Amino acid sequence: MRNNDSAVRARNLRVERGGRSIIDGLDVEVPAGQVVGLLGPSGSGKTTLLRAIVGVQARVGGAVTVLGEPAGAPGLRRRVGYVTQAASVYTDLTVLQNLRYFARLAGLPRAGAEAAVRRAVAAVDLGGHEKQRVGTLSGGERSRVSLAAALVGDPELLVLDEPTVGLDPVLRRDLWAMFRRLAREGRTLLVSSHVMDEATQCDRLLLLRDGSLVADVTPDELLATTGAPDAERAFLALIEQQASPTATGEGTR
Ligand SMILES: Nc1ncnc2c1ncn2[C@@H]1O[C@H](COP(=O)(O)OP(=O)(O)OP(=O)(O)O)[C@@H](O)[C@H]1O
Repeated sequence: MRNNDSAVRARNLRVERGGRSIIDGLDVEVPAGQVVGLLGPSGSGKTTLLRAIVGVQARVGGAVTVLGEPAGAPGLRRRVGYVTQAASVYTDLTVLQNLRYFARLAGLPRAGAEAAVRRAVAAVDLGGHEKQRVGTLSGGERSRVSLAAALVGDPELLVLDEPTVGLDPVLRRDLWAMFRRLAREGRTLLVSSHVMDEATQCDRLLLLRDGSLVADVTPDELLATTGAPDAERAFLALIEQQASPTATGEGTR
């Protein structure tokens, strides 16, 4: 697909929530065909930014363009998959029933829907659980059903809000492998996390703090510019540098 294009471009993005300015003049770019990590501490505005990108956030100023259309445009409904932090699937339905329902919502014809559902089940490794009611699944399994529901329509852009929270290390590793595979197949993934060690799995990183972009770098650039041994300490170093640019000097810890 269009690897030189931006899947998402936000210009002078401003968001107010509860009468408070959460994001104030943010410029952000998500290159197409990459896995982009949106990292930042709790409350830094990650979910707010993702909501603005998928077009469900009220009181958004500035311009947000997604796959060439204004964020939230009806034409984007099938092209963008969004997985919220809380699993958004029906607990009284089975895995298959949920996914068939989301396949219908995505507008898949009945003939193609069943194959898409099977593919999504396999992608999130839920084989064997197809006929289980979602309410009886473990938390990690349930969040994977949410992910499968977003995958079933084969979206070009996947926006995932902390998809690995509460998952064990093996599942986290497997999910990141899947994200990488989806990007290799030409999709764009924007994945938020506050687990800094997941930064190394991304092609690019957007580091957010207090609604502002602290850095837009590759994982290698992040380590090289800070001289820090890992992403977590690199992020802290960047914040220190911003707080007192002359005190820490360049490329220090
Ligand atoms: N409805 C609301 N009214 C007022 N403030 C809100 C509202 N929703 C979010 N906020 C505030 O906006 C800020 C950013 O929240 P957001 O959920 O975007 O952060 P986050 O980086 O996703 O955090 P986390 O990692 O904890 O999910 C926080 O300070 C939060 O308290």
